[in-house]
Amino acid sequence: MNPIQHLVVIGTGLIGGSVSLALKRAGVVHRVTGVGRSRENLELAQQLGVVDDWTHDVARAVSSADMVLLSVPMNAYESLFAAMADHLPVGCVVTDAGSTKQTAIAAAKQILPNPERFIAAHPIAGTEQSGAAAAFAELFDQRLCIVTPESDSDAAALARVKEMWQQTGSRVEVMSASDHDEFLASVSHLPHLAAFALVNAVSKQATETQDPFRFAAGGFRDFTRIASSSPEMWRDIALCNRDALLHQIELFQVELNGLREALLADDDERLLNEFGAAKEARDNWLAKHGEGL
Ligand SMILES: NC(=O)c1ccc[n+]([C@@H]2O[C@H](COP(=O)([O-])OP(=O)(O)OC[C@H]3O[C@@H](n4cnc5c(N)ncnc54)[C@H](O)[C@@H]3O)[C@@H](O)[C@H]2O)c1
Ligand SMILES: O=C(O)C(=O)C[C@]1(C(=O)O)C=C[C@@H](O)C=C1
Repeated sequence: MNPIQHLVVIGTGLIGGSVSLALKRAGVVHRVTGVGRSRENLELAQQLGVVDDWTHDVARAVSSADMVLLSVPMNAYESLFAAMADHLPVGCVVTDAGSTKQTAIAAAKQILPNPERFIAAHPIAGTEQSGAAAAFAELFDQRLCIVTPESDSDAAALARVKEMWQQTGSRVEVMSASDHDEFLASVSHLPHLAAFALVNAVSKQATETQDPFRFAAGGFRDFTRIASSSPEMWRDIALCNRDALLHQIELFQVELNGLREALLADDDERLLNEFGAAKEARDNWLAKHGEGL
């Protein structure tokens, strides 16, 4: 890959920081500038070697960039696209790491002067941690990164973005933004909502004298790890993928209702069938796709 001369990472948190560290590890980036809101986080990013320098000034930062990565909560896209729109050098490529793709593309089309050079992407890898301190170079190794070009995307920009994500260690797959949002609603967005809801359901039962959390162990911890994720980030993802998520909530409710009916009817066979089918599906998924997870 021809090295990236100047990468500007807007949002120097878990994902932006990890992209920077992975590209530095691969030796394919000369300079990384971090842009963000919190001085403390940006200073820490520089101290940790995640970025070479930083600024709060989006316009100034992008004016010398050949690649810009947006790795901020979805709700921040419009204002950041507006801040960079008049300052992107000719030939500069813009990509992102956001968890929903149709809204990202719609914002770029509405605001950027050359939206065909915005190539949306989503690395399907992360943790429940936030901020530059949580970033690590190995995050994307062997994990999928979905790239969602449009029919009028610039071919050279698309090639450059695919190459960049490959250099982070990701396996790149191309699909439409709408397919992406539908799939991710089921296997990422719904599980987060379910985890938030379960923790709240338990938490609301706690009283001065009775605390169910005292008895929670590995099962509860594993199911709810992702409820420790950033509330701001998940508010934005939920709203940006609202329709697909509402559809997945309905499908989940059908499953829960089925189990409820089986319990009400003391239907041991139905319970066994439902649990068996889920175990088989999950075991197959892990055997086929679980390596490195
Ligand atoms: N955490 C995950 O597991 C994961 C995985 C894949 C993709 N994503 C997506 O990547 C993006 C970043 O997530 P993250 O986990 O790195 O979050 P993070 O909280 O670790 O980092 C986000 C950074 O963006 C900064 N920021 C927020 N608003 C800003 C603004 N208006 N201008 C400049 N900076 C701003 C924050 O200060 C923070 O440093 C999100 O869109 C998220 O949906 C997250
Ligand atoms: O492992 C986690 O903590 C994650 O939540 C990562 C996870 C997910 O698997 O749902 C979360 C959001 C992303 O957009 C991609 C990946």
